[in-house]
Amino acid sequence: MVTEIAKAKLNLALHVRARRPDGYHELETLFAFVADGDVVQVEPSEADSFTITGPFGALLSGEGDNLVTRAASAFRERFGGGAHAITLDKRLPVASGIGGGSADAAATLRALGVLHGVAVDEMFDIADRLGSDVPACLFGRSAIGRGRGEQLEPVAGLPGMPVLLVNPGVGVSTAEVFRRWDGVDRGPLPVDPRAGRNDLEPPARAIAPVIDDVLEALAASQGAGLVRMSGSGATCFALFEDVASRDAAVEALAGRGWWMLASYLT
Ligand SMILES: C[C@](O)(CO)[C@H](O)COP(=O)(O)OP(=O)(O)OC[C@H]1O[C@@H](n2ccc(N)nc2=O)[C@H](O)[C@@H]1O
Ligand SMILES: Nc1ncnc2c1ncn2[C@@H]1O[C@H](COP(=O)(O)OP(=O)(O)OP(=O)(O)O)[C@@H](O)[C@H]1O
Repeated sequence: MVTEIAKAKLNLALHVRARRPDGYHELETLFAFVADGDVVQVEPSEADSFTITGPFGALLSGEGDNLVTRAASAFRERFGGGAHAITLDKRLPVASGIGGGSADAAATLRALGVLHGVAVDEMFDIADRLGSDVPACLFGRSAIGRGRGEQLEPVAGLPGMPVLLVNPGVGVSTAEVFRRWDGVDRGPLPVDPRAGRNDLEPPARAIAPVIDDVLEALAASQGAGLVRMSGSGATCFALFEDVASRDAAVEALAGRGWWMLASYLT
C-alpha cells in the first residue's frame, strides 16, 4: 500500500495575460504547496476499486467521473501495472481553487509510479492531459507556471511559512470564472509576489460576493502578510509571520461557518 498526500495548491499570484483561440488562458502564476491535503492510498488488487471517504467525500461519490480514476486509467494505458484498490480521503473542499482534484490526480500518479517503478519525470505528459494544474501538483514544489500553467520553472519557496486557508463554502466553477475575466492584460508576474495579483479575484467575487468578506477578515487578522484568493476561488489564504498569529486568526474566525485549514507551506 502506498500513501500519498495530495497537498493543497496555492496560487500566491495569478496573472491572466490572454485568452487563447483554444479557449484556455495564458497565465503567469506562482505555485506554492501546503503541507496538508487529501490522502490517496493505492494498492495492487485483483480488481479495480475506488472508495471515497472524508468530510467532502459525499459530494463526489455520486459523480461517475473522478480525476483519481482518470489518472489511474491514463497510467495503465501508458505503463500497464494491472488493477488497483484506490482510496481517496477527501479533506479539501471541492471546486475551491486549491486544486483538490488536480492534487488527487497527481498523488495517484505518484503512488502508481512508486508501485511500478515509474519516475515522476516520465508522467508529466499524462498529467498535462488530465488538467492544467496537474503538472504543477505532480511537481509538488514552488514553481512559476506559464502557458496554461503546465510550463514549470522551479523557484525557491517559503518552506515552513505558516498559512491559513479559508473557504466560505461556495463552490465556484473554474471555467465560469475564466469566462467572466474582462480580457484586460494587467501585466506580468513581478519578482515579489506581494506586488502581484490574482486576476481571477474580480470575476470570482462577482459570482461569490462572500469572497470579499473572507479577504477582509483575513486582512484584518493580526500578523497576516500576503492575503489573496487562490486560483479561481473561492478559497483565500493568508501567510503569517508566526504560528501564534495564525492560530489566533483561526480562533477569531471560528463561528462563521467557514472551512479553515491551518498549516504551513512546504
Ligand atoms: C485557475 C487555476 O487553478 C490556476 O492554477 C488553473 O488555471 C485551473 O486549472 P484546472 O482546474 O486544472 O483547469 P482545467 O481542468 O485544465 O480547465 C478547466 C477550465 O478552466 C478554464 N481554463 C483553465 C486553465 C487555463 N489556463 N485557462 C482556462 O481558461 C477552461 O475553461 C477549462 O475548461
Ligand atoms: N478527486 C476530485 N476532487 C475534487 N473534484 C473532482 C475530483 N475528481 C473530479 N472532480 C471534479 O472536478 C471539479 C473541480 O474540482 P477541484 O476541487 O479540482 O477544483 P478547484 O479546487 O477549483 O481546482 P483548481 O484550483 O485546479 O481550479 C469538481 O467540481 C468535480 O466535479
